[in-house]
Amino acid sequence: MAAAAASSSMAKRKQRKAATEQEVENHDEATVAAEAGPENDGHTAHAAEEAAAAEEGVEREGGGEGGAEGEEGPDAAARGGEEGKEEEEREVSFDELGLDEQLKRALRKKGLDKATPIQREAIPLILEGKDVVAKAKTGSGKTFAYLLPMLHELLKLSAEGRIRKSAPNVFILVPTRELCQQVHNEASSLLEFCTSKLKVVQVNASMSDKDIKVALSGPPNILVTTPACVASCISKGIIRGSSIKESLSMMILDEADLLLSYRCEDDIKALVPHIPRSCQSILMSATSSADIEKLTKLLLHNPFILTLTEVGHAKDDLIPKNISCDAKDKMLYILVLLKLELIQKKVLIFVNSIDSAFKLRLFLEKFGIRSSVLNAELPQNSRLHIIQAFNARLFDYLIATDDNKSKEERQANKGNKKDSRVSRKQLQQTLDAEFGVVRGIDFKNVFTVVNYDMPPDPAGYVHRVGRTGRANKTGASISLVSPKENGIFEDIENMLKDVENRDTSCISPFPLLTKNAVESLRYRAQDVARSVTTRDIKEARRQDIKNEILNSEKLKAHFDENPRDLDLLKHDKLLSNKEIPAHLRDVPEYLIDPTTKEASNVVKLSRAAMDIDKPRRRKRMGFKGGSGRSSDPLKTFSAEGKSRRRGRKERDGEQDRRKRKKVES
Ligand SMILES: Nc1ncnc2c1ncn2[C@@H]1O[C@H](COP(=O)(O)OP(=O)(O)OP(=O)(O)O)[C@@H](O)[C@H]1O
Repeated sequence: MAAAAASSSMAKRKQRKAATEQEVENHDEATVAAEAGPENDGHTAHAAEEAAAAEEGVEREGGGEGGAEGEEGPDAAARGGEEGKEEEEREVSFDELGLDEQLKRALRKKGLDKATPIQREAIPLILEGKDVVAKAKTGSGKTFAYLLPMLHELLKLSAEGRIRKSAPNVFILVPTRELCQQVHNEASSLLEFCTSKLKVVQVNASMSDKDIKVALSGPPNILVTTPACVASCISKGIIRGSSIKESLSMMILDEADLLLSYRCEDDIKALVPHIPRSCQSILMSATSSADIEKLTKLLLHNPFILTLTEVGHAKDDLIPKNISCDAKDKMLYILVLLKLELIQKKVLIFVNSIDSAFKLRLFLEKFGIRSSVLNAELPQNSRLHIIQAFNARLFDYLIATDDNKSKEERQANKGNKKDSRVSRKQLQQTLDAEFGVVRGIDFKNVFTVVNYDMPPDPAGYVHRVGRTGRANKTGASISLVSPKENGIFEDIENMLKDVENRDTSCISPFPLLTKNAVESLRYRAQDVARSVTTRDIKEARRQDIKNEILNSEKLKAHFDENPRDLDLLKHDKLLSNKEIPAHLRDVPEYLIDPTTKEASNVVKLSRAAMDIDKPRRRKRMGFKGGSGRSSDPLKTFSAEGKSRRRGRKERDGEQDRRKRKKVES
């Protein structure tokens, strides 16, 4: 059925859109119509459907011709529960989704055969040609949820010789350059067995116009870029608006919840008049926000809204933890966590400024703990390489300064951007807007995310914590909260309470840290912290950029040719050449209290049990392993039933009904 739906979706969509053109006056009305489901004829059924869906952890809204509206009334919900019981373990394979053989081969090569819930739900809808808004948790596999059906459709058009060639057929818009690269890599890897048939390129604002023109010559079938870059290509005539109108069949906005906060609204608006009405639009997002609504209204027609929420409570290891401490003691606390091995490696530590990152790196280094700093100041090649090296487990601790500006701050900046006399520095800041060091980046095998500084808003928290517990992996997050950060901490708690529908706190105190352990290292930590001067920080920061700039070009050329040589350049090199005194490098046994020793042993044992240090190939790729189903963001959604999932039969019936409705109308 999905295969059948797939067979002609892009063409069908064009006919369907043309047919509904008269009914649908404009985007806004279309969206309102889709969301006004309960007022339509299928009110009762729709309500029952929604109740069942809420139980299941999936919400479906709208979708035009029939959308998700069931026709069987409240019975559907009850039956869904019972039938579903038999099918709890039912998983949908990529075979069942009717995808192109060459794509399935690429998936098999990656060790993937089962779709994640968001993929299971979104792929058939996209193959049917619907506009889709898909909201699902970080790390749930959203990228393949849109790449697979999009590539399937293009391969089909290509086989039929129906590809239009005046401009790219698909735009994938993402907020940052890092994401351009990542999505481009993912798409290329899926095209491994059909490289000659489709071409995917990524362009971003760091490239010269000449390079962009070269990349776009052809033109490619799929363009991965940022809204700013595509708007600039149009205004410079590198891509002609009329060609877009002729060729564009699909537009995808990934990490849509971040796009507007990356000052992309005007750029997206500049693109809108060139998008043909027949273009299918997909919006992917990890969080819900007013921005998503705005984009939906701006770009989508009568969209199908798919919301996958996590079902049930997270396993213990995924319950976020916090440590309350004075701001001045944060270095001490992180030292205790790392040095006494109370948290599982690899660790991603978030701080709110580049100086704090280098201060922390220098501080930890004096205790023999090597780390690397990832920040927006570094050249892009270095940033990409740091992420690759960290993913490949070449070092265990990464200190990241994410883009921690709140939306308000960004918008204030945007005001500056409009000033007629823009200084070089402001221009640089404007360019920096495309640097999103970590948001949406698929870090592999990060076990612990530490919020050394709290993020500016709850959405920032969701994106940070979403860097762990990805792709069948378990994970933990720990926030160090100073009294000054209690406000944002409460906001985050309230957000989590809302998500989990709970009255009580969703973040529990980190259990493995004893007062004794903290006090045992207090004096050493204070001494060392005092010895890290502002001058040292400045020098370390300067040195690091210098090294990375030198490395950057070498990196690009070398790693393009030798992608396996990741450890050639070390990003966690010591910043100082002074030897580490023994009393700081090794914590004397007598200082560690028995409880802490035990806790540390538990962490080590669980590490050994998980076989982390000897990764098998499949594990290293991050596709298998991890703990149980409930801790896995790729599996913890039940799109088809909390008690048990509804039978496939019923869903097939539902799709048939939708198709029938379409035919009837
Ligand atoms: N069907 C699958 N089975 C197992 N792993 C998968 C599957 N699909 C994708 N993955 C892996 O899951 C990881 C997370 O996927 P992806 O980056 O698409 O998540 P996401 O939902 O976009 O997260 P974010 O919102 O943080 O960007 C990736 O490493 C990806 O390779």
